[in-house]
Amino acid sequence: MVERVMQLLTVLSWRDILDIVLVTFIFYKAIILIRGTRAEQLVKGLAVLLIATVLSGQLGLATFNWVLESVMTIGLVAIPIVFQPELRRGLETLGRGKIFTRSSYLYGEKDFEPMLDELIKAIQVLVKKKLGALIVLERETGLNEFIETGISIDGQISAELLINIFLSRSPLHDGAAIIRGNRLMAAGCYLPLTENPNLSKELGTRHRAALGVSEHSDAVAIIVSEETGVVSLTTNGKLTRYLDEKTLKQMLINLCKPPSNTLSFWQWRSTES
Ligand SMILES: Nc1ncnc2c1ncn2[C@@H]1O[C@H](COP(=O)(O)OP(=O)(O)OP(=O)(O)O)[C@@H](O)[C@H]1O
Repeated sequence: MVERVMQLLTVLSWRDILDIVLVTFIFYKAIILIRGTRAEQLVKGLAVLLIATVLSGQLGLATFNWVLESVMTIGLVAIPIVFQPELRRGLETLGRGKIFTRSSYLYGEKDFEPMLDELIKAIQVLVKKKLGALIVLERETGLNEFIETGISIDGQISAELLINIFLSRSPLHDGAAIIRGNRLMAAGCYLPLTENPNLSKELGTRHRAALGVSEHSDAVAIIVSEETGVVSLTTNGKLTRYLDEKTLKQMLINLCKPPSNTLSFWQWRSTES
């Protein structure tokens, strides 16, 4: 066995090795991207179909093989339609060069800390009062299509502003509040609901909307459950629940904090013009 491996290594050129490394890297990144999302089920289903097709071909089961091949063809045509959000997210990740890095430059370093402090303060109060809330932080994918579904605010973030929005007598408490940089752009926004079948039945539409927006974009969404006061976060189509203040803060720093001396995208745009 070892001998055969050594033999194989001697006939491999650097091109073959590069080829193998690249394919492994792409598969690894694809697995990371789809893990925990509804695309994971699809890939497992496709793998089963593929194995069954190959086996039926080798065993000479002509009709069964023909049926499987037809199903595979129809399935491959249907995938881009059904999985349009995931494909869009994947291509956007590629376009932003985020295959290698995951930081976001939307927030200027100077704006980020005060915004985060106010946000965390608001969440503490929302949890204590068991006020349901859904707060979305825009990163590099523009969220205008969702901002436009709500009521425009465009105000500086403060804990008081956020808390007031989610008070149950507020007309804006239904739907999501969307933050861009250090500004609250809109509240009462309607977000797409995820169709992830793996989501626990105890989670309702607030959590589904948070997952939905994180599947359609690179945004980060924070949920405060009205029923339990549990704080959760979604990013890249994945939900993390039961967050305490410290963990939530650290996750937001990891996901949104810009490197030192970075101008926010909006500041950068104004220096350009
Ligand atoms: N598509 C949507 N976009 C934004 N917000 C939504 C959307 N659908 C529902 N919501 C919000 O979720 C609220 C309903 O939450 P629901 O109780 O169904 O969800 P949940 O995930 O169980 O949350 P909770 O734990 O707070 O009860 C609505 O009042 C509304 O504010």
